[in-house]
Amino acid sequence: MTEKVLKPFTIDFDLITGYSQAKNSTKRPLSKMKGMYADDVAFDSAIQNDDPLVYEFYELDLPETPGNLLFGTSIVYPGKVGDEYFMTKGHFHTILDTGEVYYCLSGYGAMLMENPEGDWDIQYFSPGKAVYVPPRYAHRSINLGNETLVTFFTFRADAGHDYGTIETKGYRKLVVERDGKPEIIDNPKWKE
Ligand SMILES: O=P(O)(O)OC[C@H]1O[C@](O)(CO)[C@@H](O)[C@@H]1O
Ligand SMILES: [Fe+2]
Repeated sequence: MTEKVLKPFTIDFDLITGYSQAKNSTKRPLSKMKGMYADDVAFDSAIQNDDPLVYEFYELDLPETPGNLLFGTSIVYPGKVGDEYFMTKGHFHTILDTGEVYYCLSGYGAMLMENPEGDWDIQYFSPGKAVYVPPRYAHRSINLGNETLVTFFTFRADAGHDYGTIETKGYRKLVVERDGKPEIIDNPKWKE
């Protein structure tokens, strides 16, 4: 079977909102993140109230081959569940040995990372900063500000997403507001 030859193309992403006029985004309301925030009572009351949109992102339908790159914007809205900042689900790549680059277009936040060996790290996003997620690190974007956090990402197209590990074990650390400032604490729900 011969693979379809891709033609060059151009796509728009707004520098402030992250929105594209050319594509539809994938949206994740809070109800899609059951069990991921530490405070289950605050979670239940928020989804019963208005089930806020926590984040959205653009996925391109390029062939998932090693030579292609997937890219797009990730848009995390400001907000908290209890005292924990709005964040993405986070994932390992199915091909664990895959790195990814995120470039911040607007807003303020962080990328929280951990690898299966137990190392964890946090890097901060502000406009103009590029964060490198090395191979083997699960990654989750967190909005630590009052505005929308917009990043542009790219990674090899065959890498895949492994959500199961994070959904069952959780993250080792979480970021909460203490005295008006972000603080990194151990995740009480984390399972070895
Ligand atoms: O996969 P999550 O944690 O739900 O977050 C989605 C983001 O991660 C990506 O898969 C890139 O790593 C993007 O498609 C999107 O921005
Ligand atoms: Fe990723």
